[in-house]
Amino acid sequence: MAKQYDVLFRLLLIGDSGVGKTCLLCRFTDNEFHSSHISTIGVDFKMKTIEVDGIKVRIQIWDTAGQERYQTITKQYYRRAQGIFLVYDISSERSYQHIMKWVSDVDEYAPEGVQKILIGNKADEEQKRQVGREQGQQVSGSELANSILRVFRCLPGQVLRAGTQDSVTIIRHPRTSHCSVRHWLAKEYGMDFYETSACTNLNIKESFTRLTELVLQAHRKELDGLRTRASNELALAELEEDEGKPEGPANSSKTCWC
Ligand SMILES: Nc1nc2c(ncn2[C@@H]2O[C@H](COP(=O)(O)OP(=O)(O)OP(=O)(O)O)[C@@H](O)[C@H]2O)c(=O)[nH]1
Repeated sequence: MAKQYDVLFRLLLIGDSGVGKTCLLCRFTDNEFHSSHISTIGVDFKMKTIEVDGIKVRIQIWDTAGQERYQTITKQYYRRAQGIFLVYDISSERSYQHIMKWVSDVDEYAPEGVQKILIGNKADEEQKRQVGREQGQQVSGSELANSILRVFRCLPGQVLRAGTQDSVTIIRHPRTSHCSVRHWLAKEYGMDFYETSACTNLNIKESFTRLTELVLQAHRKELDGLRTRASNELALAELEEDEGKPEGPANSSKTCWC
């Protein structure tokens, strides 16, 4: 039987508890919004197929619990992701500041080359806004440095290492306005940024499509390989859909070509 999609990707939603990860997912997959907050326990997932550049992409989206107590479990799902949404709530300065911690976890547990998008959710809550739109834009680039410095209470001249790979080394120079840090981080962590609302359906399709595009671009080579084979009348789809069969990290050996 012909496959209903060409490729399969795994995307992951991470961020503090209550920022709206589950609602973003429900809005995207089922066009639903739930006003109650029922905390996710561990991880959950939903599937949806979208078409990008003529390619039918089946995306498996993992919704992780934001609560600290599930972090050991949720971090095990990072390594199988090709794309990650880092979500904060625009009405919660705290959730925004914690983005740095989430970035650090991605750096530590996700595969190299994983695509990331920063999401400022609950954009409909204008009256409760604590995080300016520009802050979101900046955190996705150069301002991330300042967030790191705030979160880790870095002192001028101090060297800070974050992440096990020692890949984040911040040296704050009192007189250079930590320029080198800014540039380094902008390059390292430059992310696309969207303000969204699961409540009003703002930028939901756009952000999910964008992350899918980024993953496709990152795997262009493999994709071209699949296309060539398709033109030879071989099946383009290679993957077995594992819908309804959420796999743990221990038995996650199949499904994705990338
Ligand atoms: N106003 C508004 N409320 C939202 C929005 N998205 C989510 N919420 C509300 O925020 C609360 C938490 O949403 P969830 O999606 O359960 O949050 P979560 O990030 O999945 O939380 P955990 O599972 O605990 O990690 C719920 O009461 C939602 O109705 C939004 O875009 N606007």
